[in-house]
Amino acid sequence: MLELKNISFHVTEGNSQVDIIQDLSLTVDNRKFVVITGPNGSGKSTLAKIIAGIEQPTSGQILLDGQDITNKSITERAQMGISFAFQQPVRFRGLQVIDLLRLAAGKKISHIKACDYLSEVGLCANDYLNREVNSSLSGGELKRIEIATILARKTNLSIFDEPEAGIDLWSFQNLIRIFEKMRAEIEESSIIIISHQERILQIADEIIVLADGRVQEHGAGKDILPKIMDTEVSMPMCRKFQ
Ligand SMILES: Nc1ncnc2c1ncn2[C@@H]1O[C@H](COP(=O)(O)OP(=O)(O)OP(=O)(O)O)[C@@H](O)[C@H]1O
Repeated sequence: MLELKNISFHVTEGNSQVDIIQDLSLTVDNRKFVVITGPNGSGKSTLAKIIAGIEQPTSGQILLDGQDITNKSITERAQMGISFAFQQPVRFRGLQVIDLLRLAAGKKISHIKACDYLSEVGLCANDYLNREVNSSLSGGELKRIEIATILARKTNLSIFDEPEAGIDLWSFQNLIRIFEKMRAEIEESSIIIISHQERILQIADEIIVLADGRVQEHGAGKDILPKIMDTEVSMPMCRKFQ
């Protein structure tokens, strides 16, 4: 279970303080597929980075399964089973896709197993296993490879920041299938996805709506989704792939 207690995140611009996350508290139970949505600039990515340890909150406390992880580094959190997929995935020059999958799995997985992960995300494994994770990969390919690494890791808490960003329609439909499968196979872990996409919001157990760095709504997906569709929160992107 993930607990955020009174989390605030401020930055200083010139002489003034900008409040990005404001006294935010929430709980994500195990076995939950939670989607965080909200208008652009509402603080979603910042919150995801705070959970993953990429940003340090100005104040507040983060607990994972009762353990205070507020001051744990990204690496320590990763070792505790938190994984994070960036909105803009990172490239690793000199590393091949197979190396990245083995690093993620934490063991020497076979070619066949690595192929399975790539096939899951709709990539033809033979074409990609030995490709370098560099700028020759398109944004969409990189995104799918990053999702494959999260499948390989089997983490306790997986966080995806706008997984739909920059991928084409075919990949998007594939992505929905992956998330539906993850949802169906969820065991003691939890999944947090930042998304504006109606198809992703539809499979959420819970939806959290952020506005101005605060939780505006948090409840069962079936209760929140009807409230936010066709409002400012659901955003134009929501129907982009329909
Ligand atoms: N380090 C920083 N310094 C200054 N401003 C920041 C910093 N990090 C985030 N912001 C600002 O905080 C606000 C929230 O940013 P964030 O990326 O968390 O929003 P978001 O809800 O994920 O937006 P989007 O839907 O556009 O991805 C934005 O106005 C952003 O410009």
